[in-house]
Amino acid sequence: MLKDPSLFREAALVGGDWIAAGEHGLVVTNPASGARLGRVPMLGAAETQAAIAAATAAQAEWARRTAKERSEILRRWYDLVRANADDLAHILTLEQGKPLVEAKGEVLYGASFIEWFAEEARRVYGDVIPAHAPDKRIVVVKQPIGVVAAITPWNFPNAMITRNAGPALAAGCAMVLKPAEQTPFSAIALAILAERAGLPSGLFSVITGDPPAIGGVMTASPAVRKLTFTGSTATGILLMRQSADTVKKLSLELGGNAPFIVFDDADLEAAVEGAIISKFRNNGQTCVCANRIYVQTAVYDAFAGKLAARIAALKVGDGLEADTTFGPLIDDAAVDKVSAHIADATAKGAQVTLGGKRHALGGTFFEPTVLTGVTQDMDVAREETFGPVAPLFRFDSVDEVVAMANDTEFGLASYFYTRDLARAWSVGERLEYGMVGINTGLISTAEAPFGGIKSSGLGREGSRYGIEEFIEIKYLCFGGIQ
Ligand SMILES: NC(=O)C1=CN([C@@H]2O[C@H](COP(=O)(O)OP(=O)(O)OC[C@H]3O[C@@H](n4cnc5c(N)ncnc54)[C@H](OP(=O)(O)O)[C@@H]3O)[C@@H](O)[C@H]2O)C=CC1
Ligand SMILES: O=C(O)CCCC(=O)O
Repeated sequence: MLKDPSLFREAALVGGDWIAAGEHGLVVTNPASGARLGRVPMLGAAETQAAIAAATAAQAEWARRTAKERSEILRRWYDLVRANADDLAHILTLEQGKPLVEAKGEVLYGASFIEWFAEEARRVYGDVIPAHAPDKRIVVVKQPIGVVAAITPWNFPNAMITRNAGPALAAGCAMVLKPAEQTPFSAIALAILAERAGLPSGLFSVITGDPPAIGGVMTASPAVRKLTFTGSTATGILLMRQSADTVKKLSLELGGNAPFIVFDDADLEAAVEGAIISKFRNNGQTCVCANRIYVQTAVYDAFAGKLAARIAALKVGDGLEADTTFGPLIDDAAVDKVSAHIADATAKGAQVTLGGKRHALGGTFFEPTVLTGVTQDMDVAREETFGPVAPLFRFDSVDEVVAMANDTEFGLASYFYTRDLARAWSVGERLEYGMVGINTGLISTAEAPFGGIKSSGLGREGSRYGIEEFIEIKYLCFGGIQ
């Protein structure tokens, strides 16, 4: 039950107008029960064009406001998100499945990006550069890039929106958002609160419906100057290709294949806790989740035993039930991928030491799984599992494990545990990843730059760098100065 039922709305926001779902809308279901939650409208190219036109008009006025005015409205949005965090978490758990406590954590994490960028809005400083001639002066100003299109995934239905809308709106941009079809109600609730906070009409649209039609207009439109996307590498590449003709600025937050390395001098208890957080957050459905766990031979058996024992004590269930740690997977395709990775690994010699199959609860519930004896020739070594499978690889030397960790097309997050300071520095430098967690399994925070290299994407989100993604640099050259 929501304290404020009006936060659950079966409608999309297009250029300041709410469009109701109607009986032909897209049906959204609860992954824990399969129960129908509601409908959202099936929109396409025409509505996307309308939203972009409204955004273009609203953005010009928004950009003229002072940074302090924009900051104050964002601050109100932040306050409203926090004040309604229980309701937002409830909606999030219903449509995504993650446990309520984790959903509330995401809502507060999401709010922290609005807060951070409300603060950063007032610190978008320019520059004065010593000139190349006595009669010249060089000044650099920073201006909002304009209308931004955003496409976000189902695994973090709140925070992946605020992490982009926060800096975009702070910088003076407008945003047209397409949330994932499985989790539109979290996006819609955020839009309702943004309206209540005083965000100008048309500045922020939420369009639900046909992905290729919406994405096609977003990428083809010359009025959209920036596309930010979080999701699979395949869709990211498609959108990048589609954006080429209009030469858009891009932020792409794509797949990962995170290594998690446990050296034999590590604090083993801490490493087990870090592995649980890193591997099983959101039931393994996070792009920074540990995908490959490399354990040095001397501590391999001890680590494997402790990890399996800790996980076995955690509960699988509906996210709305108290004490649930592992909710359902998002859909049958996710269960199929997890099952296929386990089948491939066991066919090539890995052993299942915990879990390994669908959970007795049925539906898309899956047993948290630990695999031992995993090797580099198995699918889990190359592909993101995006599910609750912890594959344990064995290694002997630093050079060997760094080579194995870097042997992937991806470069998002990586983790390692050691007590040796020199090793911490050198391994941290040698890992080819955008983010490295050293003696921690949780690296995400509004203060730090989140993002990857190689096929994991382009750009950084959060931190003082995050707002730069929504800004153009302009250089003013003054001449004729006596
Ligand atoms: N980096 C990350 O955080 C994420 C990674 N993934 C990875 O991707 C796999 C597949 O998940 P999936 O949800 O299918 O990921 P997708 O990349 O297909 O979906 C992400 C977003 O892109 C949208 N989208 C899909 N196709 C198009 C298109 N042609 N034009 C415009 N938008 C489009 C989706 O819309 P719609 O939902 O309406 O189809 C959704 O909003 C996962 O198993 C996981 O490995 C998934 C989610 C997040
Ligand atoms: O999987 C993702 O893309 C979301 C990452 C969540 C985080 O910020 O840690």
